[in-house]
Amino acid sequence: MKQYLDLCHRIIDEGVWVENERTGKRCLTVINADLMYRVDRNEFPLITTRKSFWKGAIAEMLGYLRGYDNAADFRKLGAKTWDANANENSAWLNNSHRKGVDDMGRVYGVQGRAWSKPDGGSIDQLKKIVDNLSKGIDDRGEILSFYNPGEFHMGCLRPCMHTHNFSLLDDTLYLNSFQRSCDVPLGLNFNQVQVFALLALIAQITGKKAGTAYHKIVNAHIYEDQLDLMQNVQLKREPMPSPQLHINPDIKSLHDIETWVTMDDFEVTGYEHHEAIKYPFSV
Ligand SMILES: Nc1nc(=O)c2c([nH]1)NC[C@@H]1CN(c3ccc(C(=O)N[C@@H](CCC(=O)O)C(=O)O)cc3)CN21
Ligand SMILES: O=c1ccn([C@H]2C[C@H](O)[C@@H](COP(=O)(O)O)O2)c(=O)[nH]1
Repeated sequence: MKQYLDLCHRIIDEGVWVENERTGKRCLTVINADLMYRVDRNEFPLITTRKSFWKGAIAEMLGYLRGYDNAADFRKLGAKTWDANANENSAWLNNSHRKGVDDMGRVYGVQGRAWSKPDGGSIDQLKKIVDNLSKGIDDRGEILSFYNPGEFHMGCLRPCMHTHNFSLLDDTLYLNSFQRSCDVPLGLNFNQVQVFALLALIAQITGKKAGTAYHKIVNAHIYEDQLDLMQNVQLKREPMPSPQLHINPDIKSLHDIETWVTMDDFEVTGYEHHEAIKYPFSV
């Protein structure tokens, strides 16, 4: 929690105002933040200075792991986060690649599970990683990348958290996750949970111990219409101890994740928090 609060204070103290063309809003911005999460100690990085809807964050991650490309599938899992980007952004609504209501296009999980090869067919990056790690192999290229500039025009948004790089040292699994752009009041609350849960889940299905997850953010910002709530409400509150995440131990394979896992298979204990804050969301 301290590293999250330090980042919020740093943006307010040192941030530079940047005009954002896509949303038409100004963002108070800093460059580079390095966060880390002790998955081995189960210090679940849930924000305590407001109520965090962590289920939506894990549901979104599950949707990525399944390769979903449709906001309706995300909703069925419990994440409403793609509704606006799939259905309310005028550039995407007018894009000829959009297949209809709720289509997100070739974003995130589509790239992770079905990256198109120029010579035909597709690559399942996640399956290769899980297969290797399960056999104790780390080829120093256990990389799940959603960042495919050749297909940006076929999706509603470029991925923000775009690359997850796994590493094995003996039987301990590590994760480095890279994020190019972060809406700190809204997105980070989700992204911290996702990095933590991704390492915990992949360690579990590959039979490894979870180690540390490292989360690198490049452009960290607060939108102009969020600043007052952050500065005068959320940052005035005292943080509370971190809760713990529990994952159903029956989840043992990628096939399990693809077929029957739901949000009922995740539980958080010891979550004390201040009341919710409704931050404005920019499409
Ligand atoms: N401007 C912007 N910020 C983001 O964080 C963001 C995007 N766009 N577009 C793509 C995804 C969607 N994400 C989202 C979208 C909505 C919430 C949100 O509304 N969260 C609320 C409540 C969520 C709930 O009830 O489940 C919150 O208070 O955290 C969070 C992340 C993260 N990403
Ligand atoms: O996982 C996510 C997804 C998105 N965001 C935020 C970061 C930005 O505020 C917007 C994306 O806008 P770009 O113009 O494409 O950078 O969404 C996030 O924080 N986390």
